[in-house]
This record gives sequence, structure tokens and C-alpha cells, in this order.
Amino acid sequence: MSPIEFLATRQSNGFLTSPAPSADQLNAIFTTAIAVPDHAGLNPYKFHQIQGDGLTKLTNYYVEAIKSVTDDPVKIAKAEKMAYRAPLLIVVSTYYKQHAKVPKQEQLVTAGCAAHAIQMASTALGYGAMWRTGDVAYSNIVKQGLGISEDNDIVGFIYIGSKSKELPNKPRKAAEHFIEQWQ
Ligand SMILES: Cc1cc2nc3c(=O)[nH]c(=O)nc-3n(C[C@H](O)[C@H](O)[C@H](O)COP(=O)(O)O)c2cc1C
Repeated sequence: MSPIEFLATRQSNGFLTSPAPSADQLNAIFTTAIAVPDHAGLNPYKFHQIQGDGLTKLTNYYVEAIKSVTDDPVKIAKAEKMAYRAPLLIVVSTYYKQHAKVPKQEQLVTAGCAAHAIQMASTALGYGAMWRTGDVAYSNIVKQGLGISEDNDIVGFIYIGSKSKELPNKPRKAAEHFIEQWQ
């Protein structure tokens, strides 16, 4: 598959199981994450690599976060399972730096690019990956549990694992609908 074909046909896969990428593969994945465009080279991101007992610990924060906004037993039961959707979870958050020429929004974009790179590198290695957020991404309880300051943002939870199900290629819209030939 050509690089263009790879980029154009990428898709998420949330049907994930063990094994997760190996240590060497994870090193390769993180290497792509820190190779993204980054104005002034601020490295305005942090990655939490969470597996095993970490998923259990994170679940406690997920549940606490959901219980703080609802007492709906269905939502609480969902929160108890969420972290175990994959054997590996990478939480991508911002790590904003003060810089005269690089506003926070640019740093957020860089962190988003890093999240995309993590998903793409995982896909390139044959794994499935799914970028998720939801209430838990915007919860100070979860942020505090992970040691992320309130003034930073969780950009995404990237769930990664071996695909338990192959998905058919998703039809995409033609790109021309989104392009204006401006003169
Ligand atoms: C910032 C961000 C947050 C997302 N959060 C969720 C989410 O919480 N739940 C979900 O089902 N999909 C979420 N998605 C979308 C999926 O990751 C995925 O992109 C979407 O289902 C389309 O599938 P595709 O990537 O195969 O085109 C999010 C995507 C982005 C970029």
C-alpha cells in the first residue's frame, strides 16, 4: 500500500484485544508522536501509557468522575468497563508552555497531531486503535488522578490493541466538497 493510500484509507477500530504493541513497537509509536509539527519545538504534550493495574486505577477515577455528574446506574456501569476496552491506553494531554509567539491553540493542535500520529503508527504496525474523549476527558477528577493540571487539557484517550474484528473499508465523501478554489 502506498503512503497516500494508507493515509486515505485509515480508519479506527474499537474492537480490541491482547496483545498490545511490544515495548519496541511502543517506542516506535512514541517516536512518531514527538515528530509532529511543533511551533518553536515546545513539546506541548504529555503521554500516559496505561496498562494492567493502571487500567484498574484509572477505572476508579472514571467511576468517580461519572458519579460526580450523574447517579444513572447505566452510565456508572459503563464507566466501570470503559478503561478495559483495550489492553493499552495512551492518554494524550497538553503541556502548555508560555511563549510569546505560540498561543495555546497552536500547542493544542500539536498535541492533537501527536494523538493522530499515535493512532496512525499503531495502525501502520497492524494494530487497531480508537481515539475517544467523552465526559471523562473533561473531568478534573480524572485529570487530577493522572496528575494533569487543571489548566491543561486531555486531548484524547487512544485505545490500542490487536484487532478482534476486521472492519470493512469505510466509504468516504469526496474531498472536493470541502475545497473552495479561492482566487
Ligand atoms: C478529539 C476526538 C474525540 C473523539 N471522541 C470520541 C468518543 O468519545 N467516542 C467515539 O465513539 N468516537 C470519538 N471520536 C471519533 C472516533 O475516534 C473516530 O474518528 C470516528 O468514529 C470515525 O471513525 P474513523 O476514524 O474510522 O473515520 C473522537 C475523535 C476525535 C478526533
